[in-house]
Amino acid sequence: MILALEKVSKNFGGLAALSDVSFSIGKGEILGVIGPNGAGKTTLFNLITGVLSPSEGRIVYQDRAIVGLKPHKITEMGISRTFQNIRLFGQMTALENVMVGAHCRTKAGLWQGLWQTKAQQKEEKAIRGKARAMLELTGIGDEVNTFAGALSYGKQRRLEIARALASDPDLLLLDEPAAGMNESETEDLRLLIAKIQQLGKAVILIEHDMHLMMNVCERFVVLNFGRKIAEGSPVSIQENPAVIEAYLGKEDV
Ligand SMILES: Nc1ncnc2c1ncn2[C@@H]1O[C@H](COP(=O)(O)OP(=O)(O)OP(=O)(O)O)[C@@H](O)[C@H]1O
Repeated sequence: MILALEKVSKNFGGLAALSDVSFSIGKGEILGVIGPNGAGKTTLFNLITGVLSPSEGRIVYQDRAIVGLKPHKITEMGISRTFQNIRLFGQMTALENVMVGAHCRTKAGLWQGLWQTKAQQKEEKAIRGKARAMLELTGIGDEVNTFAGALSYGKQRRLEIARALASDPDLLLLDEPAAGMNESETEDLRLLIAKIQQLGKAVILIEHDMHLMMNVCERFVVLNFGRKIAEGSPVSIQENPAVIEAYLGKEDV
């Protein structure tokens, strides 16, 4: 097991965004988190990555309790993510965007790097190589010098994944990576996620595209109004009455 949530709750004032949620994910597993809008999916990612602290409960990553640790520390430990709304530096090249992602694992920060020693120059070169490799892996190796803001939407989503991979995570959290993608871009994304799994990384995927989800996820956790209402294989989830009911009348799914 790589990550476990134990009875995690998160309240925002009087609103229970998550209530008593427990589940775990194994090394190299692809877990889907689904649920109608407002079910608490993004809040879950914010809790795992340390952006928010749970009101109650424990989160254990690689046998260490991580609640209370700073987000950068959690990234260093091997968890990285992409965001529902693309967060790239539009005026920086694709390569530079990925290099920012890789810097969390190095001794010299990006800005300290302006005054470089020999050792830092060597480190910088290694990061550049790593960033190029991540662009190749995500299928945008020919866009090294393109400004992120000039890339197509599908390529920007790939670049976000490349940046998240640059910190060498063992667990990758993808928040609606197929949003806004056309059919062929979504198919490419499916292949990319499979490739990431082959590298031994675990992935938690939030996505509304059910066709994609049923094709890539080995197991699902279903949330509704902040509660876990089901967990299991793609087939068991599709046949689960509580899941069907949660989605009935939801036009966006
Ligand atoms: N920082 C916050 N302050 C107050 N309420 C919040 C905050 N973040 C989320 N919420 C609320 O918590 C609930 C869960 O939100 P969350 O974004 O986690 O849902 P979601 O399942 O990711 O939804 P979507 O599919 O629309 O992205 C919603 O009612 C939302 O309005």
